[in-house]
Amino acid sequence: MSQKSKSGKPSAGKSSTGKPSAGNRPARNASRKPRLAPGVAARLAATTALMAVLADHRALDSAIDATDGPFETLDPRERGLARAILGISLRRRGQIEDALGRFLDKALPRKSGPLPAILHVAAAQILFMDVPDHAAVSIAVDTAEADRDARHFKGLVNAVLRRLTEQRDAILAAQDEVRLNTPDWLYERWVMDYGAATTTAIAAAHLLEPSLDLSVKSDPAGWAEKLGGIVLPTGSVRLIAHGPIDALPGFGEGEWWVQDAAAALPAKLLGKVDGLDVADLCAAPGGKTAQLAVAGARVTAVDVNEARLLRVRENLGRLGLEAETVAADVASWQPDRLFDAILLDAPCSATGTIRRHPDVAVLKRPSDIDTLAALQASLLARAAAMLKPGGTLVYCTCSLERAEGEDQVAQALASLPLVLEPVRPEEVGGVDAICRDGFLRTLPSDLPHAEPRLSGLDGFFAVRFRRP
Ligand SMILES: C[S@@+](CC[C@H](N)C(=O)[O-])C[C@H]1O[C@@H](n2cnc3c(N)ncnc32)[C@H](O)[C@@H]1O
Repeated sequence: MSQKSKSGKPSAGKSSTGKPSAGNRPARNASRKPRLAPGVAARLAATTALMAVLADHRALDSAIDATDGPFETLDPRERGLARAILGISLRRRGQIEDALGRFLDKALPRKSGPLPAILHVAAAQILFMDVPDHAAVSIAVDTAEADRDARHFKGLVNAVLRRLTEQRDAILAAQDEVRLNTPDWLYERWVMDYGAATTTAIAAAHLLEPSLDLSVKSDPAGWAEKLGGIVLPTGSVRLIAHGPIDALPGFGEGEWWVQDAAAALPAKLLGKVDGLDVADLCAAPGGKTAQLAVAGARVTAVDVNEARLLRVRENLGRLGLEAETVAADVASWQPDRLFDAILLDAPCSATGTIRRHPDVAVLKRPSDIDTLAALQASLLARAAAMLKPGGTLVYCTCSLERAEGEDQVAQALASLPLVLEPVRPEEVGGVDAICRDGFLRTLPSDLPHAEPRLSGLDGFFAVRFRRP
């Protein structure tokens, strides 16, 4: 993918999902400012949230949603701008650090408060957003001034950012965007698993703002027309994301829910579920529960996280759908019966969702994959034990890692009373490319479209087993 000098306008991100935890650390003294110049509040919020992700290793959604955090007081426009800045800051983190590093002879002092985040947020705007350079620079200087540690470095902020504006085009032309923005350990894993060309395509897809995908209760063509979107071969409706989701037609009436087109596929692999007793294990926030309920299943949705389970109930309520919800750890849950069918959407590294959650690339470590793979194997064994003879079990993860996908299958077939029921392309909209070796394996580079904002899929793995 070629690099332009500026990569498009900021756009408001999707509404986030996670619930806040305490401890969002605002850039100091920020709250004491009686009135902020236009645009400063959004940058301050972006700076604070970026620190929470990069320095404190918090998930971006939780940093944004913190009720005591700086996003709380932003008006919708500022909120959209702050989210857009954060999205670019994380999506293009490698390029931004490389660019800033060209003007910093040594590491920034430890006692400089939010200085690294202030520089990063400003560089994101200068390099990739349609923000006037002078505004990005002067707001960064003001933000530094407002912090008692960072204020000693406002001269440096000014000098570095001015040089960045002067040398922007040359720097961008010299950078390998795909390589720089992908952590080494992920890049190397993907080259091993998918080859160099596919890895480049995956990493390039991560640089694009994802589309807004909807699962509709019925009439995808009608909803695509009403919402100005397209119908994908897999049945989801796809739009270019803009504005608040709850303002779109059909949201209030519960006609659709937000769900990546790849995430909508595993539930379909259970086939006809009308009237069946189906367990949706690891169900929150309930996208797949809703699919199963719409298809007529009697669904038991199980999740260990009570707060997230509440969101399943809220989502089902809005959609006018029903399911039994159970707060339990699947590892120890003892249902009073065996199920006709089971969907296990196991907790995973979520490396397949980096397009939508660029913080995943920052927060995950190789050791997470090993820990999660062990957990997935134990949950899969529990799920197999809850299945009726003749019943169907679909296991899925939103991960690109084989350890959380293909490798689990080999282990399950060797140790559990399960046989493989290969997935056929006609079950997933006839898209051969996403049906690999009898598994569902989607990649962020799949489903290309002439309009890049309508391209791509989350990286998902799904396999179907039957209990003989
Ligand atoms: C990938 S998300 C599920 C997404 C959901 N299936 C959907 O389609 O909306 C994984 C979920 O697993 C839950 N979880 C993690 N470990 C669990 C466990 N041991 N037992 C039950 N739920 C668990 C998490 O709380 C989280 O909600």
